[in-house]
Amino acid sequence: MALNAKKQIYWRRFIQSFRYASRGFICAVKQEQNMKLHVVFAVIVIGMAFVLKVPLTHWLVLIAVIGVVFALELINTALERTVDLVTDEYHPLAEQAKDIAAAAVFVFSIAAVIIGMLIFYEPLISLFAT
Ligand SMILES: Nc1ncnc2c1ncn2[C@@H]1O[C@H](COP(=O)(O)OP(=O)(O)OP(=O)(O)O)[C@@H](O)[C@H]1O
Repeated sequence: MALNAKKQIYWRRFIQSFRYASRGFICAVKQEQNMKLHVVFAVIVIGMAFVLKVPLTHWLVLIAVIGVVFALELINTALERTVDLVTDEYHPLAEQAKDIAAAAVFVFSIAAVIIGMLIFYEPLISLFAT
């Protein structure tokens, strides 16, 4: 196969997987209450970072934290769907699988709140002190 044709197939696959991933993200935001909340919090946090002019290193931490929260919620949602596909009846393992996946989001969300407080504490204090 010609090199150009190979490159075309590679790019088509890349664009296709990007389209599938975007579809998954939009589906999760539309159907999951928690995902909507994460988006709202992310917008608030990004807005605060702009207004309070946090340094670049803090921007990097905030972006990483927002990314991980989104990724964990997406994985949690995918796991919920998979469990529902396997069984719609009560099963202790289904219960544990869903509870543990939800706990992963919860644990990191607590860490995210603490990181947010540590980053915004000083700039907020100086904003209100002026
Ligand atoms: N098949 C099942 N067997 C046993 N327990 C289940 C089962 N499905 C759900 N559960 C229990 O109910 C809880 C809520 O499950 P559900 O699928 O409604 O998720 P959720 O957290 O409400 O997510 P969402 O409403 O965002 O889809 C789970 O964490 C689990 O404890």
